[in-house]
Amino acid sequence: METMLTVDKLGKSFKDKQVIKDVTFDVRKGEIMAILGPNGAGKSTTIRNIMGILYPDEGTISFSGHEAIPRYKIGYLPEERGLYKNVKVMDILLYLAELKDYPLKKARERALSYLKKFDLEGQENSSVEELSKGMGQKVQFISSIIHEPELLILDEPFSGLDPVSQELFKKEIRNLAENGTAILLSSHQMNLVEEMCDRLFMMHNGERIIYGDMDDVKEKYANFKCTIRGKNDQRELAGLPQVERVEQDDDTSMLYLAKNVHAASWLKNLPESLSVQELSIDRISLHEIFIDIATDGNIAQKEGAANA
Ligand SMILES: Nc1ncnc2c1ncn2[C@@H]1O[C@H](COP(=O)(O)OP(=O)(O)OP(=O)(O)O)[C@@H](O)[C@H]1O
Repeated sequence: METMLTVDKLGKSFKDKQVIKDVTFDVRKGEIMAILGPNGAGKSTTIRNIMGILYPDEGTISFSGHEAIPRYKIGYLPEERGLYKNVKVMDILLYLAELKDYPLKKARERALSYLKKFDLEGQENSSVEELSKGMGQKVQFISSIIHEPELLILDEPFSGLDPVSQELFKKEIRNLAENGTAILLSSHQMNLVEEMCDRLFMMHNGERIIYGDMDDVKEKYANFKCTIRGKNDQRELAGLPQVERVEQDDDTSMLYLAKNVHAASWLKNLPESLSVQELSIDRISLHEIFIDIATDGNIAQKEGAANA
């Protein structure tokens, strides 16, 4: 896959505090790449450097191999929401398209089609201040893609959206990627990230913790978890081989298994005395990996945790 954006050894300090260090990743045509990390990890600082809002102290950023980044080929939905309040929806979309040198006739057609797609048909003459927060966010999303960007950077696109709007955004983001847009997405909604993204870059305290394919990352860092419904004694479950931790909620027990457990052999060796109404075995979710990292757990020690 063709590389659209390359971030290489990026470093940035504010006064004498280094907030990002040696940040290296790329975003490829047609993929959804996640940039993740706890609050204060350095995601927005990284994005602001890519957008040229901040200048890096170290490292380089290049677009299709060139260091001069063509802003008109990039779409950006910033974390801070806000459009000019007393301007009509269509005027603002056309104004932003014009800033990117995009043909106005085409921009108008795209605006109308996207307003329809996002259930905002007929709102083109409403002023932004008349819109609800979610409606405003849809307009801001449209403004980030009106000019058909080749690289789209979305900072928390789902925050504040109702489930129906969330689905609309998800569908459109997928659709854009399928049509070749390179997408860099920052979100704290791990279930959506897990569902949508092809690769991820997870950072903590300004540095890389995990970088790789979603499936590889899950295989490498996500241990198995066995969920059993049935009346069982927690201490007995905790004493089973290769069980690291047991959580119980009424009749449901979650057994967190050690790394490299062979699931089929482990299941075969369960005692016959166990009460089992239902049993499932899955890998822990990205959400659980994230919490482990954010709380300085030990799933991904920095050394050896990185690969693209
Ligand atoms: N303009 C600034 N001046 C000084 N420090 C800053 C500035 N901007 C960010 N920082 C610091 O840089 C660190 C990273 O912040 P950043 O906003 O990049 O984190 P983030 O991962 O986007 O967090 P969040 O998930 O909360 O949005 C934080 O410690 C923050 O206090």
